[in-house]
Formats: sequence, structure tokens, C-alpha cells
Amino acid sequence: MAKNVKPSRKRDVSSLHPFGHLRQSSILEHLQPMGKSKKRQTDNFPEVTTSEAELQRHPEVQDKLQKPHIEETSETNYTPETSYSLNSAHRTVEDVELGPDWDQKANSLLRKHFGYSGLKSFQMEALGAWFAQQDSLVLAATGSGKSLCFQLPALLTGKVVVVISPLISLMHDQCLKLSKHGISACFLGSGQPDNTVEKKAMNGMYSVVYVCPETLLRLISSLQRLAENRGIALFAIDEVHCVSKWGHDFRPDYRRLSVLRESFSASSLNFLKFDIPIMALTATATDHVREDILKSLKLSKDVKVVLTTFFRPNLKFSIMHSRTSSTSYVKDFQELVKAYSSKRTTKERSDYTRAVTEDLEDALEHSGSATSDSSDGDEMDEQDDELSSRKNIAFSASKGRQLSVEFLEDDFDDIQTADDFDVSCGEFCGKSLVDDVQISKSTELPHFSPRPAERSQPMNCSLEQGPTIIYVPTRKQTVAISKYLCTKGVKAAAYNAKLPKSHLRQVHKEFHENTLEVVVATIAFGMGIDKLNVRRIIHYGWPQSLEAYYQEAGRAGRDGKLADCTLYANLSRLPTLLPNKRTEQQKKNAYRMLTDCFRYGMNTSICRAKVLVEYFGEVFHQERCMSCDVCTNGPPELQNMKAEATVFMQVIAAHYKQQSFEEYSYDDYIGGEIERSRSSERPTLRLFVTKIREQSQQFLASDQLWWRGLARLLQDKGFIKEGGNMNGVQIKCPELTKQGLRYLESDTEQDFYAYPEADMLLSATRAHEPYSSFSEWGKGWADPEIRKQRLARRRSTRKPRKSRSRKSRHQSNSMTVKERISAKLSKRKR
Ligand SMILES: Nc1ncnc2c1ncn2[C@@H]1O[C@H](COP(=O)(O)OP(=O)(O)OP(=O)(O)O)[C@@H](O)[C@H]1O
Ligand SMILES: [Mg+2]
Repeated sequence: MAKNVKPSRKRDVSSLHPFGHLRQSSILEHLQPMGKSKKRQTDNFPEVTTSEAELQRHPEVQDKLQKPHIEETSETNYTPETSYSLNSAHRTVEDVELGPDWDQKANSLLRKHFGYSGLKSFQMEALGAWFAQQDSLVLAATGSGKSLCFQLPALLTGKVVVVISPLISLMHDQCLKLSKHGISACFLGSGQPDNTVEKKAMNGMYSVVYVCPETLLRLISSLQRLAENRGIALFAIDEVHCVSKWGHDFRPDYRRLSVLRESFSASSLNFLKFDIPIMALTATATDHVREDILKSLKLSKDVKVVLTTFFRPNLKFSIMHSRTSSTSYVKDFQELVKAYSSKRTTKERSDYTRAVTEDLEDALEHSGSATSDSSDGDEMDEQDDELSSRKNIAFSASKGRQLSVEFLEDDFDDIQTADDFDVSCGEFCGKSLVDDVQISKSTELPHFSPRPAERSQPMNCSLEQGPTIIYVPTRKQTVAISKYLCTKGVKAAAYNAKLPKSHLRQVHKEFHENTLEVVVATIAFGMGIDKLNVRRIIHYGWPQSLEAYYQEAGRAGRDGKLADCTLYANLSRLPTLLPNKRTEQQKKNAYRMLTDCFRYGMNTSICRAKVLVEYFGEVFHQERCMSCDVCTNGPPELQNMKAEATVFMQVIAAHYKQQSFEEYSYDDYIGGEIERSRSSERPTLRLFVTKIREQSQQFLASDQLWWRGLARLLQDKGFIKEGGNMNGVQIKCPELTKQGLRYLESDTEQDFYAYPEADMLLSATRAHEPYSSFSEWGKGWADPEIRKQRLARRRSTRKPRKSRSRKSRHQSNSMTVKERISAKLSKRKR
């Protein structure tokens, strides 16, 4: 390929050919000299106008307008042979120009192929940038319609659009959709089972070619030939946040895509008049990530950033406190079970339960996961509890294997890459819906369920109810929760990367066909899934970042109707990072993202939608979404925490003054002169709280949780900071800042008003219990050995639940919560 150094040129929008002078509007025109194709009806792009009267006379037209308008286009006749003829004719499509009314043409193609009435303004803007041969970065909410921005250029020019995408399942979904809309597409990569597809794609057989980054890098010179022959209209990099190390889903290969700009510029390829534009798209990129994307991809200097709101007004965000273990399924999924299974007869429910339970047993056998989550009911120290629950995961899942880091890693899901997932076919010719149904019947996959007929019944419940996706952190939970739901008569299925591929395909299929009600999934079922009527997204356990959370929540309500996004998390525990191999820097970064997520969960006073969109750098002018739990329930009462804040900071100051008297000056401490190596010996928040309780009767009844919340509020005010290594989501070893010291020394009358955060509220609701017993147990609680013995004693003296008589169970069931608590307390006093 000749590499003349030419200045890169941009399309001069002002000197466009008039519409009538278009030399090529589609590949069809290009092929006409070969006499292969039919004349396309829409060559002149007539406006589709349908009057009310006409609609009344022809109800079938109305029907067509509501459904996507699908016609067989002559692109379906585009065969590899024609592409070889194209090559031999040595015609290039580089000089194809669009007229100034390209936007009308785009809207007309939109109506023709997709049945939508018009392009959204951000789509217009993105297409405008492409049309002006500019590189662009398109940032728009999940479900807003980013895909059309890169799919339409293929229709507008008749050239190929190459889309770089991170997931095979996502590529598969999009190819299938395009083929239904009459546009030929394929995906390439290690998940592609048909090895002839790549050759055909490089010969220009498909209008849209999806590739994973690794494959694209391998195919650079073939793509350069394709650019010379059929022509490449655009490179689209979908889910481009994967480029950034600061993002939630970094893929090293995405970073290497910087070669694109260099390899497909007019200065490198002398047959090009313009650089082939690159369009990068994502729904989840913070300011930092955006900068990183622009820099890493080396996009041209006049890159157009198309930014629309990240706000999804139809999503209702809320947070619920839950232990998120098997003991909480009954309570947490009560509503869900009611919504789906209440309309079924008992017989229908038990039939389905039987069928699916067998499926799951089978799935378990394949995946080697355990089904039960053994969490004990004791109140324990956070860290101990965290470790013990992980041990439980490791031991139960490994059926007695040694606890090992490797095993823990294996228990959590990796995002599926091209190698992790395969699909049944990879070639999607533009065809009508009817064709598609016939084809899918003929290539029916082996059904995972032993009773396919029962599984494939459409949902009994109204479609408006729509399906639910439950996201969980571990593979084990996908199986445990789906099994639980199935036993309650809900049509649920597990989805994680380690389940048999045939099962995963089946779940995809049934989910899209509305025969499944609930999919319980790890992150493997994520990005880009475009199903219109998903009504609920439940996160069961802390997500690892707000980016991931918003991305997954974005699967809901893509039809614009109201949808629920509920996060169930244990608000009394600090979230931890899922095991993964990370460098120190990556670990720091992962903790930063997890901290943002934790703070989102702790927030009780700011609209959740506002927190989310502002996280992505958008100013949320309307301040309140009026539908999240904070907006609907209102914030808690504002509290003056001056007394607690003062005593807390005094205890810290006293500790360090005493130390500095012995070893250092207090100024040294404030100035940060004390060696950081001493950080391991630094007193923890826990120790300070113990001291406060010892010193002041007034605070005896408050618990660690409450002080943990106060520490965050003081940190936000700039009064305290982390003294040790910040390896976690919250301050562990608090130190005073100069500002905090000044506040103490000023003997100020200034109040300290703040909204109590979620953990502080939680501590207040259980104030009747733990710390009366804490004071009773006294200092020894801090000694791990004594604590262990006490916990063991407590467990052994606890009566097993089953031993409770029917009568007492009946009695306690008829009591109110309040009555039960006071009965418990008076029993204890006795
Ligand atoms: N102009 C339009 N009018 C009506 N519907 C549209 C329009 N453009 C796109 N859509 C529809 O919006 C839905 C979401 O589109 P798409 O999958 O492209 O979203 P996305 O922005 O890529 O979301 P995500 O970030 O989650 O991948 C699709 O069903 C699509 O057909
Ligand atoms: Mg998308």
C-alpha cells in the first residue's frame, strides 16, 4: 500500500453536491453496471406520509407503522461474487458524496429500515460529525440509541462500517437485529465458528462488520484493502470506556486501537481523500475517562464530542438494606415472587418448579457450584464476618477443597471475552422477520431444559410487567437465587460464564422471547443488551463501581416506561473488592471506584439520579428526579451532631498529643512529619470509639456503625483524614487535619448539622439491642480471643429454631414487631 504523505482533508460541508448529483447512495447503485440488483424503490427517498383517513381505511398500515417497517432490500442479494466483480472493476467508492440533504436521507432510511419516525438530536449531531469526516466521541445514556449513529452510515454510503465491540454476545445480538432490519452484518473473532465469514467480510459482503479489538489488530492490512475496494464509511468503537484504565471495564487491547487513526488516514493510504472517521461511543465515562479515551485513541484534534444527558427519567432508583444471603431471600424477593407467580395455579407453579429445578441441578453439575449460602446469623465484627463469609463461599463451593486465592478468583465472574462465549452462527444476511423465524426454527439449538415445552410457554403475566434481571457478584449466587425463585414458581434462570454454553444460549433466547421472567446473572450478562421491556433490575450485593452499576441498571426501561432499579446491599458492612489480579495502582483505582459506590449507598439526602449523573460530570439542573427513594421518602431529619463531633475529635487530638509529648511535637504530627511507616501502629476508628464509650456515659448506647458514619461526615468537612494507607472504602485510622484542630481550638459555638447517613440510621433502628449487650460485655469485647469464646457460647446457648413450639410460633407471629422487641428485652432483664 503506497504511503504518500498527504495532508489529512476534511469534507467541505459548504461545497457539497446537490442531492441530484449523488454518485452513489448505496452499494446497490454501485452494482448496477453489473446488472445484478433490482432497482431500489427508495432511491429518491420519497417522504412516507400516511394520513389519518388512510390509516382508518387500512388498519394493516397502522399495524405496520407501529412495528418496525421491514422490507427486503436488495442488499440481501449482495453476494461474495458481486464483491469480487467489484474488485475487478477497480471502482472505488471513496468519491461517493452525500448531498446537503443527507439528514433527510438518513431519516428516510431510518423509517424504511427501523420504522422510527425521526432521528434524535444527538444522533443527528453524531451523524453530522461523521458526515463532515470528523472523529467523534459520543456520550449518551444507556438505551438512548447510540447504535444507530454508526449503523446508518453503512446505509447512507453503501460502504462498510466496522464496529469494534467487547463482547461476542453483544455482537451477536446486534447482528441479529440488523438482519431483521434488512441489513447484512457479521461478526469476526475467535467466537466465529464459520471460517469463511472473515474472507467474505474482507471482500465486502457485509454492510456492518463487528470485530473484537484483537481481531481488528490482526486484520489491519485486509481492512486497508477493503477500504480501497468497497470502501469503509466509518470505524465505530462501541463501549469505548473499555479503553481507559480509569474506567470500570478496562481491556488492554482496546488501548491498542490507537493504530486505527494512523492506519486509515489519507496521509497513509493514497487512495483515500479523507481520513476514515472514527466514532467512539459509551454511556458510562467520567470526565477523567473521557480525557483518557481521547488521548489513548489519538483521535484527530478537531474531534467532535457529542454529549447528551446521562439522565434516564423513567428509572426509579432505590436502596434496601439486606444481608444479601440465603436467609434474606424470603423477605427480599417476596414482592418479586408475588408479581410473577401469583396469577399461576398451584399446579402450574409446581410443574414449572420441577422442570427448572432439574435444569439447575444439571447446570450445577456442569459448573461445579454449590447452591447454598451458609451465612450464620451472628452479629460479628465487620472484617471477621467478611472473611468468614468468603470462607463459606470457598469451602462450600469447593466441596471441601482448600481455601485458595485461585479458587476465590474463580468463584467470581470475569466479563466474558471473545473466548468465553460462543454463539451458534455468525453470518447474518439482511432478511425479513419471517425469514428469520424460519431460520431460527431450522437451526434450533439443543434445549437445555428436560421439558422444553414447559419452559417455552410465553409468560402468563402481562407483558407490561416485563422481565427482571438480578445481578449478583458470584456465580454461586446466580444458581442459588434462581433455584430459590423457581421453587416459588417464578420462571427464572441462572446466567454466568461458567455454565454450559448451550444453557447460556437458551437463556438469551428465552429472555428475548419473553418466556423467562427472571435472569439471575453475573456481570457476564451485561453491556449493550437491548431488550425493551425489562421492568426491574435488582442488584443483590454491592456493585464494584458506579459505572458498572449504571451500565447494568441501564438495561431497564428501554421502552421509556417506568422501571425499577433496586440495590440490595448490606449497609452495615463495608464493601470489599472482588478478588482479581491487580497492580498496586489498579488496586488503588478499584478502591476509589468502590468508595464512590459505597458513598452512593450511604447517601440518604441527595436525589439518587442526581448523584449518578453528576458522577459522570453532568450538571443535574432539575435537582430532583422525584421518583427515587430519597425524593419520594424525603431525607431524614437534619441533626446537630456537634457534641459527638467534638468528643470524637477531642479523643483523636488527646491521643496524638500524648504521643507527641512522648516522641514528637504535635506540630510534627499535623505537618505530617511522623514517619508513615508507623501507620500500622496507628489507632483505628474502632479504638477511638471504644475510648469515647469508656469516657462518656452519654455515648454508651451508640454503636460503631454510627461513629463510622460520623467519621465520613467529618472527612467530608475536611476535619479528619486517613492517617494510614487508604486501602478500603472508608477511613480506618483517623487523624485530625489543621482545619479540624482549628475547629476544636476555636471553642466555637458553631453547630454541626448533617443528615445521618444510611449506616447511622441503621444503627439507630437497632439501638435497642446490640450495645446494651456491648456495655454489659465490657472491655473484653476488644480481645479477639475472648470475643471468639463469647460468640461460641452465644451460639451454643441459642435454641435451634425448630425446637420452638407451634404455639409459641403462633404467639410470636401474632405479635407486632414492637411487642416482640419489648418481650425479648424484658426476658433478658429477667
Ligand atoms: N431515533 C430513534 N427513535 C426511536 N427509537 C430509537 C431511535 N434510535 C434508537 N432507538 C431504539 O432505542 C433502543 C436502544 O438503542 P441502542 O441499543 O442503540 O442503545 P445504546 O445507546 O447503544 O444503549 P447501551 O449504552 O445500553 O448500549 C433500540 O431498541 C433502538 O432501536
Ligand atoms: Mg450500545
